[in-house]
Amino acid sequence: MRSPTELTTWKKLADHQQEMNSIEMKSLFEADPKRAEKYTTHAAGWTLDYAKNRANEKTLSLLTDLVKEAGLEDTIKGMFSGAHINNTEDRSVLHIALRASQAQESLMVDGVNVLEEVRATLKQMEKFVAQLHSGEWKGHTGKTITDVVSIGIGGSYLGPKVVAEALTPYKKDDIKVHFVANIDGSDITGKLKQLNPETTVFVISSKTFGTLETLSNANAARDWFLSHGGSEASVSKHFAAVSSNVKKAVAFGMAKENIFPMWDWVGGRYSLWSAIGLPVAIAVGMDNFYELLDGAHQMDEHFRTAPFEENLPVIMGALGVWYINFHNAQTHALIPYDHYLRAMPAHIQQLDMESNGKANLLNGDGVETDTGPIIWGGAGTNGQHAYHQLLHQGTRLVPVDFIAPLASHNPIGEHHTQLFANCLSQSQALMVGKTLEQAEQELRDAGATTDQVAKIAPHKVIKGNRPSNTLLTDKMTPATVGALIALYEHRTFVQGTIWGINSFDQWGVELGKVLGTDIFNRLVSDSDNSALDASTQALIKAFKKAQA
Ligand SMILES: O=P(O)(O)OC[C@H]1O[C@](O)(CO)[C@@H](O)[C@@H]1O
Repeated sequence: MRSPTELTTWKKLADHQQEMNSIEMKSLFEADPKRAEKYTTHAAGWTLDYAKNRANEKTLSLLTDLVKEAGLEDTIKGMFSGAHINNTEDRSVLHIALRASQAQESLMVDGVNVLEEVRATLKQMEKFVAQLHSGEWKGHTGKTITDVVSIGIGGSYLGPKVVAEALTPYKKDDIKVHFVANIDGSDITGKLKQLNPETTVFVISSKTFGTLETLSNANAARDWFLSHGGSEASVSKHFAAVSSNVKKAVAFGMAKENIFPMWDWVGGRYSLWSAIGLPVAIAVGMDNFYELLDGAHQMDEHFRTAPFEENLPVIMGALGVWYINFHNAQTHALIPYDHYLRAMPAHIQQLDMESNGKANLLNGDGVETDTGPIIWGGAGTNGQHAYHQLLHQGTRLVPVDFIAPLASHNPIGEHHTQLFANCLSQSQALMVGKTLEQAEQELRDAGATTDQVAKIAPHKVIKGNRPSNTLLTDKMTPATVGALIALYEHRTFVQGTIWGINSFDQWGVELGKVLGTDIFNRLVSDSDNSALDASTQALIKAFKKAQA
């Protein structure tokens, strides 16, 4: 396996970066009146404006060469045909199949038409969702269900939670959906306080049905149910599961027909499109869930078929590599100007950092470049009064994705126009900045003395030339939200392909889990801890002292 630094285009990009160092984005706009038009592309209800990047035609052409040389054409083919591209776990990577089942008849993987399994599961979900909303599903005392609590963590929690929140305007009124993830008892305790055990159904989402946090919370929910009038025999009326471990779910007390399957070809952080998305389907209805899948499928088809020069995930992925590896950008920010999308950066953070936070090439050799950046962000305009200061004047380069709908679900007063104006002004300010001369003039115009001008003006200088993408859509709908998340999934894959890493395993999280069990055992016993490091010993002692 080659290191990305061995690619011919990598070296060309390094040279080209030197040329681009002296060129300001502002001048690229001045030199080419058609720049915005040229650097705008569309797919699946989204428009990407990537004109405000430190890139000219040569940059983009080299980046296209880079993805080609890195073998993206083949890795895309591999993904869509079910090849075992997750090489360390010897698995296919088929979240794309979860959203293809309505548009495509078959996708044969290892001798099985996986789309048939997907369709059967969707039918099972349809039935469950309909029974809950129609009132046909009754709790153990004969009452209809008013609340569903999804218990899971990681990919079995965050994606569905973020999408359910993004689709708030589409939520059904009759059933409230809640999410619990943390092993911190405050999470589930706070939720249970609001609930009536007679009218609550718990959906336990765990691919393995072996995750500590999820099982602890599931057991707490079961204990609460049993101690509030429920019986062992009625557990099946109040608990369902999404898992590939049917045996364990049955042992918990679930009825087989209320266990929704998962497959090893769906990675946790890519699983919201499977039955892991059941809480979303309950919250917004099955029709909207199908639209979500369809939006994602449209983005899949764009990614699979569009020329790289017009391909949103490819352009965004390659530009990301340009900044990470050739401009030393350590982080990448996502700033949605949409209240309902405010938690999206956290989902993309999980998606991208669990996928590309890797230091080994596919063959196990160490990678010689930086890989996945720190993904972060939050809602605009709130962030403008917090971390945007660093974006504009800090010493670090932070490429930003601005994400905004053209129309609001809540068009009151001038709110949406103000919101949109702020979104545009941020990307503009990042690019154009403010020169010393402008700062001085501004101060003089405001009546400052010569001394004041000299003292204050340097602090007002904003260097500018900071890159951003802007993603626009008409409105946040199930389809456009689906397409947006699929766009980021594929962007992550594009970057993983360029670096030559496996974006679909997550071995790094295992050590912490093993040590967590070991330390838990030490906290609840009189074990000899002298072999541990002094810091951990002292911290264990502090905990034990507090419990005594
Ligand atoms: O669905 P499960 O098996 O409970 O796993 C939860 C999460 O834990 C992880 O394995 C990482 O700890 C994620 O990849 C996964 O989404």
